[in-house]
Amino acid sequence: MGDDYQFIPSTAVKRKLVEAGDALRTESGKRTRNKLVVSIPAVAGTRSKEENPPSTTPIPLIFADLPPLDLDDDCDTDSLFGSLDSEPIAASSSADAPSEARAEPIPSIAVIELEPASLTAPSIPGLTFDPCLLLPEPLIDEVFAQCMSTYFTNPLTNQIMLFSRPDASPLPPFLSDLISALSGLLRPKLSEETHDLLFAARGRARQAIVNLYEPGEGITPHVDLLDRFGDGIVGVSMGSGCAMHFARTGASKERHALYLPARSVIVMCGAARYEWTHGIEKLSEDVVLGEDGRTQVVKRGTRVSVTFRWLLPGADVVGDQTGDAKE
Ligand SMILES: O=C(O)CCC(=O)C(=O)O
Ligand SMILES: [Fe+2]
Repeated sequence: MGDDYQFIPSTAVKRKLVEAGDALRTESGKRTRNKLVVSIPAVAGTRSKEENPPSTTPIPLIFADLPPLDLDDDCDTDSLFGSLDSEPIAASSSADAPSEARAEPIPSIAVIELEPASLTAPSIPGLTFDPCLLLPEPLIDEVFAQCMSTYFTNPLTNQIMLFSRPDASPLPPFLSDLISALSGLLRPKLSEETHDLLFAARGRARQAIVNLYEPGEGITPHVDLLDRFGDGIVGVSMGSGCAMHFARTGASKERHALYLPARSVIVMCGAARYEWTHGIEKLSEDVVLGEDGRTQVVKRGTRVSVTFRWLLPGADVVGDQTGDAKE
């Protein structure tokens, strides 16, 4: 891993990750997160210490006109799974039912050991999530397509960081449009103070981190770097859903798992940002607890996430223009 996160893995989480890795190695292998930094003028980016050599190819930014937004508040949680290849499995309330009763064998021990992911927000102060709050499909299709064709043509690259300053260097238009849509979508859901924390630039530099996950890939539980990023983090899932696991830092063993469907939005502020780790297990499917109390195995597809965070004052210049890694 590079130096972009503060990792606080608990023993339990580590154990499960090892098991998950073992269970899945033959299926999809393991891949480390490879980072590539795109420096927008005026804010230099630096590549983290990684195994793969720095890319010498400039990344072209493709700017596109977006279709008009269709901010539709309809919520049908069934449709979260409608287009996914999912298999119902034994209801959690009948855990002692014989395993032969299952339609198909559970593909991974690691899946069984993890708590099923809820469709609704766990009780974590500062975490905002609503499964009904989905970004418009045309916008997400466009942002997903732009990310894939602009940043992820090299199979070794699965993470991109972009930086912007309000007066000097904007994000690519498709990401600025995503921020505008997020601001509109979240306005009725957040207090004015929290909305301000997320969207009022006030001269701050912003980072957009774009992560690509193929089924079987994940991200180690972590708290986003305390000395680089401020409070107020907003993330968008595109292409596929996945379960995100949260664990309270410190002595508490409290854990929650939340299923993030494609087009959903998650906000982490305050305790959710500072006192809980978040991570994604390296699995090709997730066990999700439906509203009827039944669990379902939901296969993952290619997922791209975009996470927006503010750089702390002084953390907005993170390297020199040559792209050399900062030790
Ligand atoms: O992919 C995600 O949704 C999470 C990404 C993340 O936690 C990060 O980049 O810090
Ligand atoms: Fe993170």
